[in-house]
Amino acid sequence: MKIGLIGLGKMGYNLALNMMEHKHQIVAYDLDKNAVARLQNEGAEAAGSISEMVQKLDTPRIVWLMVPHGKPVENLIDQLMPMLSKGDIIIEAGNSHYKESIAHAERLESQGIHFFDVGTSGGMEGARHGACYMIGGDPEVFKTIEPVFRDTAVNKGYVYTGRAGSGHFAKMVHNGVEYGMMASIGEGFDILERSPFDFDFAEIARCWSNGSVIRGWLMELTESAFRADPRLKQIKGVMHSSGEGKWTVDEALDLGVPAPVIALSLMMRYRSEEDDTFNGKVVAALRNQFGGHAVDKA
Ligand SMILES: NC(=O)C1=CN([C@@H]2O[C@H](COP(=O)(O)OP(=O)(O)OC[C@H]3O[C@@H](n4cnc5c(N)ncnc54)[C@H](O)[C@@H]3O)[C@@H](O)[C@H]2O)C=CC1
Ligand SMILES: O=C(CO)[C@H](O)[C@H](O)COP(=O)(O)O
Repeated sequence: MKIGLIGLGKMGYNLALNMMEHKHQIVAYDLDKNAVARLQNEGAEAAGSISEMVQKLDTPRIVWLMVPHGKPVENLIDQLMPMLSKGDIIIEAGNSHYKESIAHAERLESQGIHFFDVGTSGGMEGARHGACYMIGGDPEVFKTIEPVFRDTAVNKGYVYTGRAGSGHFAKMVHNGVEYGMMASIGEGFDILERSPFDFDFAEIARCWSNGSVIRGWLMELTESAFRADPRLKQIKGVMHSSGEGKWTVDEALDLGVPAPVIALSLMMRYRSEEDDTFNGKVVAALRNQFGGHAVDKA
């Protein structure tokens, strides 16, 4: 298949290599000209603008977006709409909010353009060597684009999830689970770190990756991180977030679903971004007020 790929960053670049390795043709566009040139060197056709990219595609044209969610996706769809025709396809494979994807699908469908919201998992390595996809959109049209997912996914790592929005909903929940699992791994190693024993964390993670109940890719990545920096002395424990964890918690609240693990892991990310907290000052001041308990001076 011939695919117009917009967004050649950490994910888009690796997906492009994966797609080309499976004989799909890529017409590449990015705001960053160096990113386009880099992929051109790997065999992609370069486009200097979105309209040039669209002109280079076959009908029905397939455009794959791999850019940050929110305004970049919205602006690109605004730009693409007048350039595309009935029967053309836009695949949004980044982490858009599912409600925005439903709105994009409805707007594009009014012009006969098909929209697929695709949650992509597996990070950069998955993008390069075998990703995992959750795909929402028209079931009949999906069959026409299924080969690119089959070819670039790992084993059976793709699923058609249903109508527009369902792919990004599934990916949102996936990321919520990811928050909880990583928080738990972090807490476990924190307890080991403060224990009276001198554990080799890389070795513990290696052991837990082999046959244990908690084995898995995150544990393998844990080992890899400890091999590179045995006590993680080179990085701070600041855990940024991109939004999907908050969306999962918002959704759980709206649906009345108790999801304390994911919610607390999100709160811990926010807490990690603060050196000191006003909350902590208030509690310390109150303890001091009622019980004369000592406070640490600022
Ligand atoms: N990094 C990861 O592990 C994963 C990221 N994602 C999602 O995939 C999407 C892309 O993520 P990354 O590749 O990590 O981001 P990135 O920041 O590495 O790459 C984004 C690329 O999009 C380009 N870009 C931005 N706006 C553009 C526009 N209007 N026109 C053309 N190019 C534009 C940038 O120049 C950049 O090269 C995001 O939605 C992200 O949440 C999904 C799964 C995993
Ligand atoms: O989708 C992903 C992995 O599955 C992205 O890496 C995402 O950025 C992770 O979320 P956060 O940045 O909030 O940790």
